[in-house]
Amino acid sequence: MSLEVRGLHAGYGRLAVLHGIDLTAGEGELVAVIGANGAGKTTLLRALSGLLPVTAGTVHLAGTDVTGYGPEKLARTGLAHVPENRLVFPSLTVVDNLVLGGYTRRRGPAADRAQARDRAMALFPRLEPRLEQAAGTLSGGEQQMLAIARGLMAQPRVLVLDEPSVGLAPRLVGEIFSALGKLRDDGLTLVVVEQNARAAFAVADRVSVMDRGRVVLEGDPAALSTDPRVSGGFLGGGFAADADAEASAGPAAPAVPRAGSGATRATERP
Ligand SMILES: Nc1ncnc2c1ncn2[C@@H]1O[C@H](COP(=O)(O)OP(=O)(O)OP(=O)(O)O)[C@@H](O)[C@H]1O
Repeated sequence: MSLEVRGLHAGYGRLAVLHGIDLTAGEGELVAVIGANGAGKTTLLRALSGLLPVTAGTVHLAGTDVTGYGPEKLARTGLAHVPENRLVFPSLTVVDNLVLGGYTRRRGPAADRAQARDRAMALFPRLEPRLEQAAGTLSGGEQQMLAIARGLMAQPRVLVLDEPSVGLAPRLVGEIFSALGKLRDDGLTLVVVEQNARAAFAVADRVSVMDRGRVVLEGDPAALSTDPRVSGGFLGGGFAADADAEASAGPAAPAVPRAGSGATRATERP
């Protein structure tokens, strides 16, 4: 399912944060959204998933205008949101967290829910022996896997994720991103907000760079990763920060870039 955002404005009360965002994620594409702190990345995802009102502009899912839909209606239409800081229910077991993730599909066939759970377990096998464990006792990486697995229980066709790598060791970051790459290869459309530019660039089909509520650059990750405006400016030296983290914690597991994503072009927005 494709996602098309045109001229999107959103904010908090009288505070305007997004000033006309354009973003396209084709079906089965993984688009990374990067940018410095406060650029508006979380605000964008919250507006896309109906948690914040869109004050101007449009959002289309597979060609249908879904602007103004609330979170539940968007979830039923096929969009799931994995929020910042995971937000699993700590006192509930892993399996109960998963059941809650599937609540928008509770009227669907039980076989579909079982299949969604099996798929999530295949993607994150380390959750399977922990199904009866309280989610709050999982490691940070396992909680992130659970947050993604819970999102998948809604059987989405578009998944938007807010900083899935935050606070994780590089090896786990690689594991999470290679899982996202597999979901993309299975046809899911993904929009991933990420501070860890290195991890995002390794797996993304396209990258959008945000600055102060606008998309200021977009293009192919290969072209953008060597662009001095990305490494030095909008990200506040994001690549260098990743390199430091890696030096202290060992090399990241390799992420899986999409086969044949070869173009190298970046476009600057006015
Ligand atoms: N609930 C809120 N009420 C008022 N202002 C907010 C609220 N949440 C965020 N903002 C403001 O909106 C702007 C964009 O914040 P946002 O969290 O979207 O940025 P971000 O790019 O996700 O940053 P980070 O990388 O630090 O998470 C910031 O100036 C922030 O202070």
